[in-house]
Amino acid sequence: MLAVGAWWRPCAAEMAVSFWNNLLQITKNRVLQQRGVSLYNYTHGFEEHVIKKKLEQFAGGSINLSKDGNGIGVLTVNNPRLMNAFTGTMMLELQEKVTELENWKEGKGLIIRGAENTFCSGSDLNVVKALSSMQDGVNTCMFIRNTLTRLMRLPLISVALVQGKAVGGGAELTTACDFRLMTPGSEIRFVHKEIGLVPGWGGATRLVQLIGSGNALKLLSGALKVDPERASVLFYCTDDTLLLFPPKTRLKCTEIVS
Ligand SMILES: CC[C@H](C(=O)O)C(=O)SCCNC(=O)CCNC(=O)[C@H](O)C(C)(C)COP(=O)(O)OP(=O)(O)OC[C@H]1O[C@@H](n2cnc3c(N)ncnc32)[C@H](O)[C@@H]1OP(=O)(O)O
Repeated sequence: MLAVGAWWRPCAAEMAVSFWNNLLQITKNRVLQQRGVSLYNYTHGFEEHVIKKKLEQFAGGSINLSKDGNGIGVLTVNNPRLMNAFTGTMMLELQEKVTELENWKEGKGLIIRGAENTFCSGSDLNVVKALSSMQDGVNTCMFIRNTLTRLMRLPLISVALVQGKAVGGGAELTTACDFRLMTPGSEIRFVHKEIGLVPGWGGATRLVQLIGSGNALKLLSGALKVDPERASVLFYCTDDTLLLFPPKTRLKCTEIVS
């Protein structure tokens, strides 16, 4: 009887984890389907292979993924020379890492952070300039939006750990996570109107879903700086958010920040 019990318990634990993972995936998919979020494909005029070839030409930085034995992944946007701006190859690497996470059966949580105490300053402006034709711009945006939609759909609890600045596409990246956690002195800023762009990474739509159209309009049209205090007023992020995280994710965030 004891032997049967000992055999049964890990099996039940695995079943419970698998049950919760499936439930989370199903719930996320339903919510996303209700919101009408789908991936761009050739029917939208999107030619992924064409834009991938172009993005390959803009090298630099990296996207690093570490996965620990507790099922917590840490995705680091790494290009500190440019305040962690995304080069073309980083956009391609992000897609690869998302594919890896989609296949990570043991995954439970994901922390997204920037290297060297700043979060991310969006697209590398040199890439934006070089790919500024209508077709290239639209294709680049479709490419990164697809990747971020897949990131949102992962059956993992995701947290954007914002240290330093999350600007432009970096601000948009925070909206693709389930939660945002901001350290003192950090800021999120949708600077797009300052440079005459609309948010190209799908961040405006996600922001409306997160904080409502009135608040989203204020942040976007004013390019307002969102510090941790304003973030907590907007329910964009709160101090007690941390309490919602599984203890192992909480521990990992604390380790990174300290
Ligand atoms: C499709 C567009 C996409 C989208 O969201 O849809 C975008 O993301 S467009 C890009 C939007 N981002 C920006 O416009 C941010 C521009 N950068 C800044 O405003 C500042 O650099 C800031 C606030 C991030 C940091 O300011 P700080 O004073 O702390 O640092 P520096 O300005 O001295 O920056 C250091 C170094 O990094 C270069 N840098 C920063 N961000 C970018 C970027 N996005 N692309 C290219 N280069 C960037 C900056 O020019 C400095 O280089 P240096 O050679 O030392 O002068």
